Amino acid sequence: MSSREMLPFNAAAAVPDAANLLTGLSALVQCQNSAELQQKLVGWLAELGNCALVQLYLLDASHSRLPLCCQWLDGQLGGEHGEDGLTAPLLAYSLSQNTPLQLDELDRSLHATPFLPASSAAWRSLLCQPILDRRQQVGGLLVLASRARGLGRALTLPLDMVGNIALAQLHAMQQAELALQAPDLPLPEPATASKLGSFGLIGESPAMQQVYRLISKVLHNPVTVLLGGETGTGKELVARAIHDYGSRRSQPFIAQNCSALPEQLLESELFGYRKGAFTGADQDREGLFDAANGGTLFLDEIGDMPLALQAKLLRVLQEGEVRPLGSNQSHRVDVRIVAATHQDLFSQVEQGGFREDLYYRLSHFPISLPPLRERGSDIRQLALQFTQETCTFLQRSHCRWSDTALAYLATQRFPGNVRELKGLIARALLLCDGNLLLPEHLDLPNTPTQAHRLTLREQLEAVERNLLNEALQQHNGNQTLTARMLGLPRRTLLYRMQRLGIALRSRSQAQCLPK
Ligand SMILES: Nc1ncnc2c1ncn2[C@@H]1O[C@H](COP(=O)(O)OP(=O)(O)OP(=O)(O)O)[C@@H](O)[C@H]1O
Repeated sequence: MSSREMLPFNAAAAVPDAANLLTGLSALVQCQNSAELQQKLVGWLAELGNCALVQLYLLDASHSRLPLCCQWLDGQLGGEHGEDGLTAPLLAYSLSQNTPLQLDELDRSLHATPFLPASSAAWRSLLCQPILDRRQQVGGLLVLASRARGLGRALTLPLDMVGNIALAQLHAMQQAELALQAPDLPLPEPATASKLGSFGLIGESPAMQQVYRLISKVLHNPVTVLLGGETGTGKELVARAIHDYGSRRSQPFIAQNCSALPEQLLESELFGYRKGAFTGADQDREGLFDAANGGTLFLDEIGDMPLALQAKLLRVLQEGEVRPLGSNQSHRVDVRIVAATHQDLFSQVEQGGFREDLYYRLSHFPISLPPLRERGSDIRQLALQFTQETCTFLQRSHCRWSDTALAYLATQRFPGNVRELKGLIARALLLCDGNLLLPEHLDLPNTPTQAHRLTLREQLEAVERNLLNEALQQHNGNQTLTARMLGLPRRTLLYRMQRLGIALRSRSQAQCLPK
């Protein structure tokens, strides 16, 4: 028996050669419109994969639905009904985790699922491939299914790459089609370097890439998220991004600072009250949990929440129920909690200031935001973007940065992080009469004046500090790996770090980031 006959699946037919791949891809890029491209893609993949079913799902603009856009089933095109793929747990999982799924030995009794069309012969193998857009965010899914076993084992096609290329082409076509439909509207600006970040956040340092990776894991599920990081590192911005880019986007986002109100006020604010619950409660009032129902409640400075309220919050997290003040009845709410703190919550637990059970309940998915001093070249990118924004806000002509001022900025430690940098730039622009920002416009201690520019050595040290910080970030603080990457003996790396004042990441900080 030949090796081909031994396979339950026709592997030979599923292995494309380079010429086949190129022919298929070039047919895609030559399509006249986005509908044609989608149809060509599913048909071509069905042929390459020798499989009966190929489906293309694309996230809608609000990221809250994953409609089926095109389907190839037994040689027929379809899929125009746009079923929402997010209602199928398997597809929702693959999308939210950005994880390809390969099921090569499905049960013989699988004739239909929420996404697999009814079939008299059972579906025996399945491939589900998330596809990324040009910002490397998940934009959709390709689903391939066969009535033979072993589709995934046999298909050597780089499905992810084909999907990504097709999606990039599709987005470009859709933009052009939109412009044709509304010729008076200007096309959206192409992303400039300073806007490239992800989820509306600025920064491309390895530390921020890790943050984006973690954000993408929680967009489409309601898991509770705990944001950590020093003041001004963007915790609230990340909370908003998780909401705005996730499936709750069309529902309310409500933010409450837990240190801003005295205990009783905070309690009635969060949980609401019934008429007569206390003096002055002359009518029923719903709380923020109700106001955020279906959406997201951002609890900032969670470490300052009084202990009695912590117990009530734990109940909401565990039971999904809220009981307003003065009421003896609870009602259900569906709220995703994103909490934030700049404090070390674990040591607060140890000191008895924070409930241990709540701590573990909240920290299922921690995201730690890096301080600006660990974000290397992000400082420059943030500075340029903030300058542009502030000039627009102040309605003044655009201002450039002198190299010295920009280099000097990179040497600062910014205890107030991004917020401090933003304020500093606003001040500098007010002080700058011309259109060139100089070091003297930066209101910083020891700002070099025209007479005292940064020496070459100081500038080189700033560059080296950024490089080392970025390399350490890439290796999660592991000095051996960092030294190896930089081609340095580890001792030299330690010496350079000491000289440049680079602190080692504490173990607890490193552990805060899930892998
Ligand atoms: N990555 C980023 N890109 C663009 N702007 C940012 C970024 N990070 C922070 N900012 C800006 O910095 C300022 C502070 O951010 P934010 O309020 O989210 O920080 P925070 O960590 O919640 O602060 P705090 O701990 O004091 O509550 C805001 O103006 C925010 O827009």
